[in-house]
Amino acid sequence: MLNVHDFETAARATLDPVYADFIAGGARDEITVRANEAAFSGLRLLPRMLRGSAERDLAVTLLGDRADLPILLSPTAFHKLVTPDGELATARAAAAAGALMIVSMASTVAVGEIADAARAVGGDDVSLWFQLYIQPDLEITEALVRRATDAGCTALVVTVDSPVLGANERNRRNGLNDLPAGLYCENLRDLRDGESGHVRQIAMSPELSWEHIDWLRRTTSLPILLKGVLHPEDARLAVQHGVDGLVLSNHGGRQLDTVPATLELLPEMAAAVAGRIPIVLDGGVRRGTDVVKALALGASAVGIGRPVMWALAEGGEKSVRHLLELLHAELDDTLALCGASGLDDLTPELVRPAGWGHAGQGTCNGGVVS
Ligand SMILES: Cc1cc2nc3c(=O)[nH]c(=O)nc-3n(C[C@H](O)[C@H](O)[C@H](O)COP(=O)(O)O)c2cc1C
Ligand SMILES: O=C(O)C(=O)c1ccccc1
Repeated sequence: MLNVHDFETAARATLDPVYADFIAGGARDEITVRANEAAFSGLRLLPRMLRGSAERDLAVTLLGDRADLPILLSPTAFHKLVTPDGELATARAAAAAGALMIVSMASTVAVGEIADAARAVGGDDVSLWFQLYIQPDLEITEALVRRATDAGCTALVVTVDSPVLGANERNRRNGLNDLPAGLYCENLRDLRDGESGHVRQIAMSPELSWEHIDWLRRTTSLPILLKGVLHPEDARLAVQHGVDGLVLSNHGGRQLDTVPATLELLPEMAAAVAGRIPIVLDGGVRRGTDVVKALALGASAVGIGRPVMWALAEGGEKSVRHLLELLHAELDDTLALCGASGLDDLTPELVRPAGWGHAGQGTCNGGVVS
């Protein structure tokens, strides 16, 4: 295993094709799934020479939580689908690598147990964030927030791009409409009397509004990030509503198909928030060079979704740890090659659009995308 692609290939060889499709798939024609990765390929790095340092600092502090690398584990549901220990394996690997994990509300292990496993490896400094789908029944939402808070989670990541569940036609074709026997969304177990944590307890709510965000802001003192805001006007509204951070995400192309790649939106989103709150970008991050491009264009960190699922499927905890170590090393190597000593050295002038400088295109304008 040398890179993320190797984990994908290995996972495909071991996984039930129905679950491999669930992970890889996206909405409808999967135009946005492909766009996310293509956007990274469409940019070139233009490195600086003779100004690096012997050691590079990759640590990042986000909303008070420190991580050893600016690569977060984006929230992904159902880890027991691909490895017996499920999210316990993921959390242990993330803690060992000093990476920040965002626990999915739809985890197949309860968030409290995930937090215990992470702390057993990484001690009390380990930070976990909790991803939340606000439920129309606010008492249920409050109970979920309480479970995350009691587990010691230090931020809430509220996913707002899912007023309805994305239409994944691979899942429909494969007849995937339930979890296998014995797997449950453990965070939803017994929220009401006798409920088992069935996946259908999770309500996707088209009626959610900014008033729900205001309500959540009053309900919890944890920092709140919104995941899935794509319009710069919504980013401005998020700041006005007291939101503490954004996860610039199109859900890995799994919600509305044909929305832009997250990387394409980043410059406009960064301008809209103007440094007032941090932006974490996810979607299509597969290489250290991808991380550098996102940070150069204004992200404070990135998230990875599918790569973690592939590594889990390939070899569980040790493979997720290996994946994170590989990405850490790739990022360090990329910084060195760019002449950067740390993440603060990653600025927009390191990035050019592919095709820039082609004879006759007249695009040689000092690095401004034309
Ligand atoms: C299998 C799978 C499950 C996911 N589950 C969730 C989830 O429960 N909540 C959520 O907000 N996003 C979920 N996502 C979206 C990820 O958080 C993330 O936005 C996306 O995977 C990033 O793109 P990437 O897979 O290209 O890295 C899921 C994505 C995948 C692939
Ligand atoms: O969010 C997702 O992408 C996802 O796969 C999912 C599906 C149902 C419940 C929770 C997450």
